[in-house]
Formats: sequence, structure tokens, C-alpha cells
Amino acid sequence: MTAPELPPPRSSLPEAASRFGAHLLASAAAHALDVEVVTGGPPGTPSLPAPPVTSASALAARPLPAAPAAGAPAPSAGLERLLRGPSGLGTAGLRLFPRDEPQAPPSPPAAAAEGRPVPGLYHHTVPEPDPGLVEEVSRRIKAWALDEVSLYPEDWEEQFDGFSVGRYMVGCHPDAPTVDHLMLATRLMVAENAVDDCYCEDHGGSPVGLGERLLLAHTALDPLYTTEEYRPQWAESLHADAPRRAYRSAMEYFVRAASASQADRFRHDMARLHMGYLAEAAWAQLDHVPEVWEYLAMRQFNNFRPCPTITDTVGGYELAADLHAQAGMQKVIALAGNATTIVNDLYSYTKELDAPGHHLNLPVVIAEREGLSERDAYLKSIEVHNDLMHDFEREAAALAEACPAPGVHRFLRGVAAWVDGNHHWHQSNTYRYTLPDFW
Ligand SMILES: CC(C)=CCC/C(C)=C(\C)COP(=O)(O)OP(=O)(O)O
Ligand SMILES: [Mg+2]
Repeated sequence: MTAPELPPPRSSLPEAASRFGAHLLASAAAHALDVEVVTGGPPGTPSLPAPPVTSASALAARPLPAAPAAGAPAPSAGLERLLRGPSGLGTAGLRLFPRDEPQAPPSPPAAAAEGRPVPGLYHHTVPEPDPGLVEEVSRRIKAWALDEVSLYPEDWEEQFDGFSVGRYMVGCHPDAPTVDHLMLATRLMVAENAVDDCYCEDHGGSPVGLGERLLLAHTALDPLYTTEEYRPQWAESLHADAPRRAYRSAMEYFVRAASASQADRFRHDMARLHMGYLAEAAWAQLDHVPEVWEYLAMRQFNNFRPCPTITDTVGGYELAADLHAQAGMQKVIALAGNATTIVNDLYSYTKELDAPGHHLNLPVVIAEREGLSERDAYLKSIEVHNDLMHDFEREAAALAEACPAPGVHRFLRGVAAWVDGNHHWHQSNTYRYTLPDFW
């Protein structure tokens, strides 16, 4: 059967962002009828995509520090040890209760993180991510961005490199068993940022028409099931701009490695994220500053949540759907997501003040709504963050005690590791973030 003539896929992105990858569009049009819908893989043990042939393929199989088997320690015999978490090099972030222990000693000077923490911010110091792993993940993610999804034009390269996504993801997933597992998180992180930058913010994004763009991009994660007549146009649209190409490809890799329920969990978290983007956009369109609690509600959705909640897939195990869905776990995940996202508000504060328009973040909203000076609003935001972190740790500890299943404990440690790695990346990414002069 010959493919019918298809109109060129439409993108509502600005010209610079949408024209890039035009060659991919052409080949997509040719193959539109053959596109396989991304759905859950076959039941059974999740398997990763075949690793690319690479001179560093040995590294891909290299076990990372602290990769305990999901079912290893018996809860009755080892509950206390599980709660303490692993103690080897590079495992500080995997502990559930670092608050009750002395802070990990600072890394040796050679590996010391750049940047300084926000003064007074409650956080846990983690070692600098393994430079060999960072290099390999960075190499592979750039190859994916350029060769597989045509993510950015040449003049965005410095920003792509400055984002240091390899260092970010290696730092956030210390229990990933292989580089292939790390790549699952790294591709998704890049894709999520492409959507945020190109649809919502820095790279030509706008609140106008955002709902349409997000919904159509969401079908790269949650496929459209429609009739023969309309399916090719949809399939082709997934190649129409960089955000959709990135979502489609990153999700395809993820779905191959994840169980059906892990993939569905991720889709749900991404729908939450898109809803948060829309509320933020609505306020931007109306030039409205919400109440502080309303802002915090928006930021619970426009949130890093989809990143820590894939910790089990990236760790090569699965937290059962019912254990993930239980109220206690949902509370822990929400608190972790909120604390990590307020970390972003604090570290990106000066970047956002310098950006065009009136960018909302917690200090800006508190200053405006509560009539505080910029400095006092910033300091109050630190307190909000610290309360969220303490709540996260208290709720995680309570859940670990109430639900001593090894998978639950490992997942909680994975989320805690993500929280710590996220802070470390924000603190040390001096290319992207600069602290305000309040001290
Ligand atoms: C990676 C991911 C799921 C991001 C979703 C939400 C998001 C972009 C953030 C929580 C970061 O916030 P922000 O847009 O303010 O980022 P920068 O301050 O520009 O780094
Ligand atoms: Mg920010």
C-alpha cells in the first residue's frame, strides 16, 4: 500500500526551534504508516534496549556503587540496617535518615563541588559524581541529542553542555546498575527540559497556545489510538519539533525497560507536570501573582516529581503498583518533589529575575503577597524548603517503619538520593545559577 500524501506536520513553535530537524520530518513522512505505537513491553522481566556498540561498552556493564538487590536483606533481620542505608563510598544519599547522623564529611578538595550552598538551607552533602561515568553519560546523551532527535541547533550547544545533564543524572541515581539505566533518566531529563524551554520558557516558549502544544506532545508519551485515516498524521507529528522528537524517543527507550505499570506511573506524573505548566501559564497571561499557597499548589505539579519516581526503573527493579499508590508513599513523593522544586526556586532566583517578563518563584510570590523585602522573602522561602525537607524525611521514616518491604525501602532511599543529588547539581551548576547577594 502506498502512503497517502500528507500535509507537512504543523508546529506552533517559533521558527528557529521548529525548523531544526527538517530532514527528520521528511523521513518521518515516508515512514509514517510504519510507526510502531509505543506501548508497554511484553510482560516479564523488563529489558533494556540493546546497548550501542561503543568502545566504552565495558563501562555500561560496570556496577555502580551501592546497588543492593531489591529483595536482598530480610526485613525482620535487617530493618535497622535498611533504614540506616548503605555505608560504602558514594552512598550517603541513599540513607534514609541522614538528619540523625553526622553529615557526610566534605569531599576531598580535588573533588570539591563548585558553588556554595544557599546559607541555612537544610541539605545533605554528597560526593562528586564519578567523573568516568559522567563522561560516558555525557558522551552518549550528546550523541542521542544530535543524531537521534536533532535536539538543538549549533548555537545552543554551549547551553546544552552547561546544563551538565550527565553529572546531574549520575549524581541523582547512585544505585543505577549500568550506564544504560542511567541513560533512561538522562534522555527523559533532556526531553523534559526541551519541552519546558521551547514550549514554556527561555527558547521561544510562551503561555499563548501552550495547552495545545503540551497536549499534542503528551501523545508522544501516551499514544493516540485512532483510525487508520488519522493515525499517520499523528505519527508524523511526533517528529515535528525537538520537544516531541525528544519525548517520543526517550519514552520509547523507557517503555522498553520499564514494566507496564512503571510506564503508566510515569505518564501520570507527566500529565501532572503539564497541568502545572498550564496553571503557571494562565497566571503569566493574566499577569497575576497568586497567593503563596496557590503558588505552592501549582509548584507541586510543575515539579521534578517525574524524575525521582523513575528511581526504581533506573535502579533495575520495580516498586509494585500498590506500594507506590499507597497514601503514605504518595505523601513522601509529593514532599520530596516539592522540596527539590523549591531548591530550584532558590538557586534559579537571580537567573529568573534577570529573565524577561515577571517570572514567578517562591521568593517573588512571598515578597509580593506578604509585603516582605526581597531578602526577607528569600529567607522565608528557605524556611519553607527546610520544613518540606524535614516533613519528607519524617514521613519517609514513618513509612519505612510501617511498611518494611525491601522494595519500599530501596525506593525511599532512591528518592532520598535523588533529592540530595538534585541539590548538589543546583549548588554546583555555576554556569546556570548564581546566588543572590543577601548575606
Ligand atoms: C525535569 C523536569 C521534570 C522538570 C519539570 C519542571 C521544571 C522545569 C523545574 C522544576 C525547573 O524549574 P524551572 O523551570 O524554574 O527551571 P530553571 O530555574 O530554569 O532551571
Ligand atoms: Mg527556576
